Amino acid sequence: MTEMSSAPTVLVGAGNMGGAMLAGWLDSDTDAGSYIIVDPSPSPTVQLLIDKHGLRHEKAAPSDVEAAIVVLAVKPQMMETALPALTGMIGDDTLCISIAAGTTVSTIQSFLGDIAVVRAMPNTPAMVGRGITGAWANAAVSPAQRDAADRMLSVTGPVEWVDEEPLIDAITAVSGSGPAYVFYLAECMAEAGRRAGLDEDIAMRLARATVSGAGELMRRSDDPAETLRKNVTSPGGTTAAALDVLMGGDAMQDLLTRAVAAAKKRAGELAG
Ligand SMILES: NC(=O)C1=CN([C@@H]2O[C@H](COP(=O)(O)OP(=O)(O)OC[C@H]3O[C@@H](n4cnc5c(N)ncnc54)[C@H](O)[C@@H]3O)[C@@H](O)[C@H]2O)C=CC1
Ligand SMILES: O=C(O)[C@@H]1CCC=N1
Repeated sequence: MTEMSSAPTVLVGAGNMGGAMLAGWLDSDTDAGSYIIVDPSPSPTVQLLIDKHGLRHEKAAPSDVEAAIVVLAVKPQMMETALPALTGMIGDDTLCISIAAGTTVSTIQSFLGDIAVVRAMPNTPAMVGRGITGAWANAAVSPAQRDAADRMLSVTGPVEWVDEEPLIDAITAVSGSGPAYVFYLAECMAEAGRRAGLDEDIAMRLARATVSGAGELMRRSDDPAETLRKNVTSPGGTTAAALDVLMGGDAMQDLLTRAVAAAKKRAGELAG
């Protein structure tokens, strides 16, 4: 019979997001021995972390540990394969933190029992320590477990807690998927610049620097986004002319409202 290890944190799924979170934990916590990585094919970045820190890595869930915390970072479509294999690691005091879009507590509990679950939704700026995470805890989560989850999720940026599970789908649609909207904005700005006569490379450098610079200005400023926008907009000037197009008939607001609604609807569909 194998001896039980002391309660570790087990990361199930070490791809883009799992890897970003793992990097943050290792930066903020010197006890690398408390992490176990479960992934048949971790990302190259995670493999480097495994090698550098001497982390325990398993291709499938180990049977010799009862986890203090299991972080689920596999794709929602993989949940029904991944969850049944985890039951051996789950004890009465195990906390499950799931970052999967859509997957509900009810689905997780259907495989793992009446377990304490935090559903969290980070985003890819977590890779550079600039993420934001939405989180919701079910009634089984103790205050100490919620604090532990908050500490773990905070390593990649602030955490916004909500008190209803369905709001995680709205958070997914705004900030989880949101970086893609911003990157697409940069792509569209660059293409518009090209159509306005600029060399393609210059247009992309201008768009990229404008999006990241505006983001950094907003991050450092206490002013609301609206004030920062008005600061750019001279009466009767060029920005006003452009904003007439974007804001006229609520054009851009309507587009984003529909995009966010589509993402939220898809999160509901991923719930199964
Ligand atoms: N990519 C994003 O922007 C965000 C993703 N999420 C959520 O994070 C989760 C992971 O997404 P990504 O990191 O982008 O995906 P990914 O594809 O980069 O990583 C998933 C990892 O899971 C591993 N895996 C597959 N089956 C497994 C199993 N049975 N047991 C253990 N590991 C297994 C894969 O080998 C892979 O390394 C998804 O549920 C997604 O909804 C949440 C917030 C943002
Ligand atoms: O596209 C997705 O489903 C995941 C969840 C949020 C960002 N990416």
